[in-house]
Amino acid sequence: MKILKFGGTSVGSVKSISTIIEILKNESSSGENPVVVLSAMGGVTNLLSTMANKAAAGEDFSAYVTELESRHFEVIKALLDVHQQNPVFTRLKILFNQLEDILQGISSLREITPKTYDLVLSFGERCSTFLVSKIAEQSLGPVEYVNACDVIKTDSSFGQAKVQTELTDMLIRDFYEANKGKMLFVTGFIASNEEGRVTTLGRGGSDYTAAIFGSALNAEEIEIWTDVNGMMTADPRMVKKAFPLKELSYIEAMELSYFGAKVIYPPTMIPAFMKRIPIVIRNTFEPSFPGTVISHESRPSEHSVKGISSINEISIINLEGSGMVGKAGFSGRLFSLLAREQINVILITQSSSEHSITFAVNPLDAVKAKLLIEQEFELELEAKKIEVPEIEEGLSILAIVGENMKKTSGVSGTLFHALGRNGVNVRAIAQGSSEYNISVIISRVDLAKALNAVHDAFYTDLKKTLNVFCLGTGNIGKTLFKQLEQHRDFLQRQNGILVNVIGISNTRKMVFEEGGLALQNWQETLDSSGEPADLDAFIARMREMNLPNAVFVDNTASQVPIAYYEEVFRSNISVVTCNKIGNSASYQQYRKFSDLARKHGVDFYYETNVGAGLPIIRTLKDLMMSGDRVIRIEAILSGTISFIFNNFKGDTSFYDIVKQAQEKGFTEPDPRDDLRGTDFMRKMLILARDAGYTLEPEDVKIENMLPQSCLDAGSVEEFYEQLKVNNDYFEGLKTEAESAGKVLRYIGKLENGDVSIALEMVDDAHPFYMLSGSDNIISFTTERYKERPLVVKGPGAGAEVTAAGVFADIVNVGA
Ligand SMILES: NC(=O)c1ccc[n+]([C@@H]2O[C@H](COP(=O)([O-])OP(=O)(O)OC[C@H]3O[C@@H](n4cnc5c(N)ncnc54)[C@H](O)[C@@H]3O)[C@@H](O)[C@H]2O)c1
Ligand SMILES: N[C@@H](CCO)C(=O)O
Ligand code: NA
Repeated sequence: MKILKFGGTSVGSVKSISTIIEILKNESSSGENPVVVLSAMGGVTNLLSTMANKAAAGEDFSAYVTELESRHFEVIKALLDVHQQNPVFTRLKILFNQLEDILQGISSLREITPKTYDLVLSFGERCSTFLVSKIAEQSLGPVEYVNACDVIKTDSSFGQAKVQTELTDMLIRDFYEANKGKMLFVTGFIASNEEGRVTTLGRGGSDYTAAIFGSALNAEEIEIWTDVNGMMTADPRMVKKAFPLKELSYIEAMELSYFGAKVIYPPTMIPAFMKRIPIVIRNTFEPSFPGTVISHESRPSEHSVKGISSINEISIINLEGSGMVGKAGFSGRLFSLLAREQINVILITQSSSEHSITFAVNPLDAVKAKLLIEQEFELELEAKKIEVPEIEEGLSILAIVGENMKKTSGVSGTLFHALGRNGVNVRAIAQGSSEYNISVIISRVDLAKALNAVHDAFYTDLKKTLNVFCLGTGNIGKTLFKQLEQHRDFLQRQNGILVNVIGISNTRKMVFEEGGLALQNWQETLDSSGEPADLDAFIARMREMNLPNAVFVDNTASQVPIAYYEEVFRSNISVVTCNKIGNSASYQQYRKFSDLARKHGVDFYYETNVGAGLPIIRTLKDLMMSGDRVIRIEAILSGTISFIFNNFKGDTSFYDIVKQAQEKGFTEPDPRDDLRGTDFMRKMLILARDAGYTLEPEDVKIENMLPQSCLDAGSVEEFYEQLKVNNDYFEGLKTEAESAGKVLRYIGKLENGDVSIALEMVDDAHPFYMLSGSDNIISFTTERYKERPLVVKGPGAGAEVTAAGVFADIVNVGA
């Protein structure tokens, strides 16, 4: 036999009550009748409480009584056959009249005792249970309404009465035997004392009723029907990826609901726990969902950490001083004091030097606790054996919970790595020696970020969410958005990676969406709801959002964002950039970026700084990391100039070719950067630095391939004009090369720490002779690749290949 308990939301409306009847039909058709325990209709207990308080204050409560009546009458009208309605109306009306009389009494006395208060509250369960039993009778056969006051006996601690277990068990069993064949509908939450006065069972009272009945009748299972799909891995309001757990042990359920996750209140489940009766959390609003099974033992599961629980607001109190060292009984005095004064201590840590004790309490208790300590330890304080206790506010607790944690190494490593990588400072740590729970105290502002980061770290089958902030919506930026949008589903399905673009800015506007911007219409969103761009504000917003796995992407060609990189790293945010300016300015800055990224445990990826998406930086870093040494690098790294020389043939003028390169998206936003060699210089410099050389921009020797007037051009238009003016010069170069059976190549070299770039004419014996399109080519001669160099070759400019490189860098963050 099963116990089915339905909470307030399940008994909240006509629709939900109809669902309950369906659930019961299913249940009784598949075997024995269940015992049904019901709460008051959703909100009714609060309503009753308000009425009682109004009455005690001598205020008018009639409107509330009317509301109470109409909520129940509405259900009668909707769910009972017409000829069944009258007797139920009458019975409820009698109850409401009784209630009104009691409230009148309270009103005349201007006083409410705990005893009367319990009596008033009892009307909620009595009405709902009677009503639902009558509705069930229509389609489910014989039923019996059970006022639990007749069978659950308690002491007289009104509000939180203590059950007399033996007597209660006997009464329940007798009642059950006498009513075999009927479906029992039991009022949750209420009971009575020896004199038959109504008492209530306190917090989670209806769950308690279910557990008491389950235990007395040795039920095979207790189902707690509520409005969620079970116990979740974390607070779903803060962790979008939280999911319902299939199975939990009692201990895990206790640990998880101690903090947060209030689906059930586990202390009420102890009677079931003692009898090893499984408890199943089910969702009335999604009855086909299997829910969470809470059972005696923890079964092996793929996750050693079952859930992550949290308390949003706590304060800690620090007690320090030499007077505590080696003093037996000090902590005894401290914690007895707090217990005596009913201050609940949530967590305790003590250093092994015994020099300090830290404990966490509800913020409402903090000041009181401090005062109590100051009184109790007055002498020690005076003698300076301890310091004045310090309160720290604005903190939260995050705890990972799981019985199997103790059998698994690396759990705390994973926890602290996830926190550290995301810049979450841990203020205190506690782990019970039972190892069911590791708790950390962190700043309140970091809680959501920490919960998400830790959730990602432990539920690796969900992999990671990257929260991306993008600067630049030009050629590369917009192509990146297109690619992210196109591959979104695939990336999630195949790799479990979700890339959420949270913020976008260009020079005009910026826009944010904490849940992730829809990329199919980012342009409209930016135009219609964007605010004026402000890079200071953009960075500040990114930091304030404090999201886990945050990535700052620089797709601009501007100097301006570079100045923010350091602050970004310091905020534990990774940087992905195709902007070469940062890495190719001073050596000191280049170093600083890498050092800061390392120091703050985040990534700094800039593959597209050299050869767009071609794996050049990665290849070089792998060579260096595995102990190889670069002897020589020879490379063509300007996609634009490569394209120009590969296509500067026949009648096409030099001017036309440069225009084409720009139209195809190969050039920098300012094509002079390419043709003057600046872009190439930056790439050679970055390579040389990654190869271990301490070089400054002026150390790169550049041989110009342009006549002086082109170099001097003050604007892009003037520059193009000068290309036309100097047409003969370029034609001359071309003819000279062609007549010698050669091609023009702008080639960079790194050898013995010297970097140079020069225009060369090469014949078909040269490895760089055969190139086409915007091809880049790089040949690494190293200690290990000495006889024949390692060569990377392919398109090294263009929006698609560059955005793809940025894309790859982004998804590698945190890998
Ligand atoms: N084209 C290629 O093949 C290629 C290859 C590798 C790297 N890159 C690099 O890609 C970067 C972008 O090139 P692009 O062609 O897309 O440039 P673009 O001129 O088309 O776009 C630049 C974008 O950056 C924005 N921007 C500039 N300054 C800004 C600021 N301070 N704050 C916010 N936004 C700002 C602009 O509004 C614009 O949206 C450059 O650094 C370039 O070197 C390009
Ligand atoms: N303008 C650059 C883009 C690639 O970095 C080039 O032409 O190579
Ligand atoms: Na590259």
